Amino acid sequence: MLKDLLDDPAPPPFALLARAGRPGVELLLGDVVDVDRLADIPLPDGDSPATLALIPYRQLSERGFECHDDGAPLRCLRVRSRSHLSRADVVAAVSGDVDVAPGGFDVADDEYADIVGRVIRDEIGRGAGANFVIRRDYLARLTGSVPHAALRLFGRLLTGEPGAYWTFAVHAGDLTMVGATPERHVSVDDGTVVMNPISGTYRVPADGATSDDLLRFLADPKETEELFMVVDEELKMMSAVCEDGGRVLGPYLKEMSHLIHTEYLLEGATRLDVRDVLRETMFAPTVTGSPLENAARVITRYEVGGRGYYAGVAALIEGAAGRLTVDAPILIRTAYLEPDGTVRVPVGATLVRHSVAGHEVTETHAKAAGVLAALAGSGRARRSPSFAGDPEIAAALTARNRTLAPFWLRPQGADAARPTLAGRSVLIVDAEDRWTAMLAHLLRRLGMRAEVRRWDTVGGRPADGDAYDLLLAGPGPGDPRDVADPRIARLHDVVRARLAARRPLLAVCLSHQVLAGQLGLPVGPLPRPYQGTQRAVPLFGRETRVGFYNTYAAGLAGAGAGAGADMPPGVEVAAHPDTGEVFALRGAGFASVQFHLESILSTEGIDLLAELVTGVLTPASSPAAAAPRRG
Ligand SMILES: C=C(O[C@@H]1C=C(C(=O)O)C=C[C@H]1O)C(=O)O
Ligand SMILES: NC(=O)CC[C@H](N)C(=O)O
Repeated sequence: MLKDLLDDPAPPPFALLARAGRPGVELLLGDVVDVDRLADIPLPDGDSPATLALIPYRQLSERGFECHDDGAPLRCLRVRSRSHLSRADVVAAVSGDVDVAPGGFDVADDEYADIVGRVIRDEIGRGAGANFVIRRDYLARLTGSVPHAALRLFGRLLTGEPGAYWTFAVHAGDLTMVGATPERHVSVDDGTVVMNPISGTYRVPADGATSDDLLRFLADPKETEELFMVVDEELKMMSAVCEDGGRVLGPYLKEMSHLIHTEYLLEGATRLDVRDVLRETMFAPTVTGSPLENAARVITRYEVGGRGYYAGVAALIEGAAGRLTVDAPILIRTAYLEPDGTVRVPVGATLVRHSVAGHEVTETHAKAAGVLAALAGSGRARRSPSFAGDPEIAAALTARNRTLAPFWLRPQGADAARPTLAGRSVLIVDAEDRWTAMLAHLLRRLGMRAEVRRWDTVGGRPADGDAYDLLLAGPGPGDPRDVADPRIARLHDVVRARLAARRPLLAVCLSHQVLAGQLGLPVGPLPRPYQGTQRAVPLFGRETRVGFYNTYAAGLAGAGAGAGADMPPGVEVAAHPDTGEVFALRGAGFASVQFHLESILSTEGIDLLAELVTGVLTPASSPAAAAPRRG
């Protein structure tokens, strides 16, 4: 069968897939159809047992998010025939020369380093978000048959990258790709959804990794925080698609030939159609950033041209209507073999506030290395031992969970419900950051009825939100002082109206900053951003660890000496004892927090949320007119 493809000068559409945890290689043959939207992806039926959909990055526009439109089609292979081959047979059958002239990156190293600096200063430093993945493409030139080269490269990757989630070659019309991706985007099987955030990258030295080296990597706060950030961002997606929000399992190592990554698995139950799950999860923060909607804008600003299929997914849909399954890896570590012989290998690095430009440049080289080794025919056999069974490594991985929220680590039972909150309603205003999906999930667990609405569908009139017991004004990107931005201006209106109406209000992060400003506190940028950091803070009489994702903060006038003197009467403040940085506010009928109780980084998040909401919803017996207290 493979021989037929190799003998045919113009082979028909095919896909070869080697999937983790399954023996052998699947060879799929079928017809190519392009569709406009995920909802149009043809489902398996009597004529076709499976569909392999190649979802380009530009599909993000289906969610209303920004991207360069490069016209890459949502291409489907409707499978007509499916056979199983052994890995050894495939490797033997496809071995042979591939004629590739090496090339280089389209964006030079120093240009990429400059982008890293700009993203840290102008984006993370201005509250645009916590992490952003900016890509560059390695370009080379292929001579000879494109589909035959794809088959040969597939064989090389099969031996060179044994740790991959999917090793694959797809030839579908004018689209040919071959890769070995470490990362599952999402799978759905029998209603169980699994996502697999991978972040944190250890570069395996030429003479192999050592456990000491790896332990040092595992202890690096930058690498650790990077992974927590993407777990939080994917929990936002899980909370949107799963009734039980999702449970965090891990962390584990993902060992590739040139790199070792750290990862978690997120698991939950859904009733959604597999195509809806794909839509709600477009696309992983590990290849875009967070918050996602703004990350899409940042990517459009810093990248030249479209991403093609980079950061998109391949989705294999199988089964019968009502019981469909999908297995969908992220399209990274993949070479695109264009009909004119151009070979394109897009790679990116996750840029965070403490990224070092030179390291991120090196990381993009390392991420391309697996595919480039296959192109060069030097697919190196793995030199490092596997570290999966090393007890010290296992202990270092487990230690990462020590201060994470048990709520997300354990199966979520019904035991979180609070009788005092049962049936109370909350309107959550989303300011372009889906923390709101996690907040809604937590509040529902507490027994409330939660509805999430986008900021532009909620007016700023006193009556808006009147029907709800509680209004929760949500987090979002941007500078809270920037009222020229309609989104920020609307948040100001919503918060002002709710305060004026003396109706229960909880304000989170960006909205907390807005509220603090309205109460007369100075708001401005912090000396350094706390985007994706767990900190222990004083909070109304206790100390607790919570997750911060902010660049701006409210401060107390005259902080350090006589801090709090300027607070309006009746407002309680939790602030840093030395700097005056305000962490939370509480008054009659309102409360606000700078941090994210819904984050995996907030150890006692759900309990604190329950307390704050209960306080806000409980009418004060006497109007609090006491002198301002410090938390
Ligand atoms: C962005 C890529 O990889 C992603 C980014 C990682 C990181 O920055 O540590 C790790 C794995 C992938 O989720 C890529 O390969 O292009
Ligand atoms: N998560 C948030 O709401 C962040 C608020 C604001 N954009 C900041 O960076 O400070």
